[in-house]
Amino acid sequence: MRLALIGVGQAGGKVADAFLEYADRTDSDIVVDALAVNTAKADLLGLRRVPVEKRLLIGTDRVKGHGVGADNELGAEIAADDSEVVMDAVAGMPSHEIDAFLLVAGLGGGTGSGVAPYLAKELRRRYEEPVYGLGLLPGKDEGGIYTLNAARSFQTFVREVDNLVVYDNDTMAKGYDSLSSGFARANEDLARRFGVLFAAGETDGSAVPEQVVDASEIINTLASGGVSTFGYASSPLERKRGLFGGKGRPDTSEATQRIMATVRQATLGRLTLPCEITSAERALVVVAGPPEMLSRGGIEKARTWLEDATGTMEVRGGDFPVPDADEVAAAVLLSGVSDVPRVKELQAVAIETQRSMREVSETADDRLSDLLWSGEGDLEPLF
Ligand SMILES: Nc1nc2c(ncn2[C@@H]2O[C@H](COP(=O)(O)OP(=O)(O)OP(=O)(O)O)[C@@H](O)[C@H]2O)c(=O)[nH]1
Repeated sequence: MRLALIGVGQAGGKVADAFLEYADRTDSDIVVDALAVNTAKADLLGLRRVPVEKRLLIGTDRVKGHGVGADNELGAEIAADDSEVVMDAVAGMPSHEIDAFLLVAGLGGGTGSGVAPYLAKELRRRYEEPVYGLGLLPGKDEGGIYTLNAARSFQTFVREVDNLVVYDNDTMAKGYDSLSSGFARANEDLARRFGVLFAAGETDGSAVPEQVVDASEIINTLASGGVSTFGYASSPLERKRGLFGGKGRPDTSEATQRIMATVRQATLGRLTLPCEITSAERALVVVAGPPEMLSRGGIEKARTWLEDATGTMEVRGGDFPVPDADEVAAAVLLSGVSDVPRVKELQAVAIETQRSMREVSETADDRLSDLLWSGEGDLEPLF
């Protein structure tokens, strides 16, 4: 699956950087072209991988390159005014090589959250290829305004894309020295997950997959629409390839067990957006690793297990041989999920925040009137 990647806002740009870094490191060609879009010049300057000429600063006449300060209504207005800048850059991409667009944005701020849904709408209007979103939910401790932004952006973004894959920053591993190193690890993790899934259909022929996952399998899985979540787990191989028990190939039952354990772990413990998995409409499982560890029976068994666990019959699956890999990895995409407590909670906090912001603003107006009222009569204004 070959992508046109568009990172919007600071988080979106950093995730795009992480995808490009992953693609370079693994010599994969999943990213055909990448853009970074922002209202803040400093954020664009801070990127490392997105080429300089692909970094687009928008809204300069409104915010002069300083960002929108978590005001996502302003972000959406700027997108409506300046979307042509982005669409011109997209028109310069090699569209015949692209299977889909992927728009990445943090939903808690102002730029990504306001601009990405608008760009999705424009891309869908102009192109036949599917337009997917990758939306990053703010952590619960980020505060009311970020939650309100995320809830409002989420409902618009879902409507404007063909499918919205969600990553909840609360699922991020804890215990890092700083938030930025936590984010850096989260972004690498995201790039690895998408890398395994999207690279699966792009093998160069040196190791032929037994059960191919091509772009159409991914597109058909995501065609459920709505919201998706993404599981990933890996199991390191202790012994070097070719030395499995001195037999050259591992026991197939060992390979099957390993595949099953990894797929279960990916599905039950490591989703980007925790949810009730029985609410998924469709699923896709890809198992990556050295060819001798990809037992056909194991992958079939994992697929059947996923059918039972999710209760859906639309489960696609396949393998992704990586001859030099020192681990077996499983990527599990659950598409069209509808029972997601985190989204309900986000909406409840957002409604409460909206109510209290309105109250505070009304009270503040009254207090200012009290302050300006002299008590003795009206003073003449200067002009
Ligand atoms: N996963 C991940 N999330 C991030 C990262 N940086 C920021 N975020 C999240 O993204 C949200 C939005 O932050 P930004 O991307 O900085 O905001 P922006 O879209 O640039 O908008 P403004 O700064 O308001 O102009 C935050 O609430 C964080 O939860 C990152 O590198 N990785």
